[in-house]
Amino acid sequence: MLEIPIPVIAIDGPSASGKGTVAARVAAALGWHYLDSGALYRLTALAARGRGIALDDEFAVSRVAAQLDATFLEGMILLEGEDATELIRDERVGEGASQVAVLPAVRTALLQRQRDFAKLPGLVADGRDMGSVVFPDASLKVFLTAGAAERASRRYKQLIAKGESVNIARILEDIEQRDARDKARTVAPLQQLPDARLLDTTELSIDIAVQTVLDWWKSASRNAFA
Ligand SMILES: Nc1ncnc2c1ncn2[C@@H]1O[C@H](COP(=O)(O)OP(=O)(O)O)[C@@H](O)[C@H]1O
Ligand SMILES: Nc1ccn([C@H]2C[C@H](O)[C@@H](COP(=O)(O)OP(=O)(O)O)O2)c(=O)n1
Repeated sequence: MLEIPIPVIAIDGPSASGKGTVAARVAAALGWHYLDSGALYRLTALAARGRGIALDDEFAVSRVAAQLDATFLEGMILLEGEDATELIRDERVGEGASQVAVLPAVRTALLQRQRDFAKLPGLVADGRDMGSVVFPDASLKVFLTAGAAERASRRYKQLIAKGESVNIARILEDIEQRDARDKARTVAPLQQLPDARLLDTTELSIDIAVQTVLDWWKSASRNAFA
């Protein structure tokens, strides 16, 4: 039987660069599915902590990842049937996600689950290794970034809007620490691939960033089917 290829747009980049915002909007504009791969690492960290498992216990955390009872519903994320949408955005959960993400067995346990999101008419996926490991044949790969100070300021505004009391210097420190860990790990490190297009949003609005990805997709698909 002839298999219809499923188009994938892979958007990778560092913390608070705007990947999730841009990826979700691009998916909505195209009418495609959306994968927030970081949410799976966040849910794994949250579930492991909830069971009192140390985040560097590779065997135990990978079992949690393999058995993760997570549901993605129209912008809502459930963990074991409970709404975890807001909880997983906590900065401590992000830090925990970055810790479990260095464990190769955890990454392997989550691999197929991420690939299962690829369904017609297409998928926009954001994370750190979408273009390198999870969807190496993606039709379009984007490395979306912004300067660390701008990213800290975006995260600061996001957390303040949620009513959290936060310190911008601390956020910048956390972002730099997370960047360093995500780039230095041996398995699936954060990197700009040679075949990924660079989108530096430091001085771009969200609308322009979204439009740029849509324009790149238009020309990539035109070339692919020409
Ligand atoms: N180009 C941009 N200009 C200004 N703010 C942005 C831009 N892109 C994203 N943001 C804001 O930055 C914050 C972090 O974006 P988010 O999508 O959560 O980043 P990531 O998924 O990379 O961690 C959000 O509040 C978002 O609205
Ligand atoms: N594909 C992915 C997605 C996230 N991770 C890890 C690394 C990140 O620090 C954490 C959290 O990712 P997430 O994208 O939710 O975090 P940010 O919103 O970018 O701060 O998970 C990963 O290793 N691989």
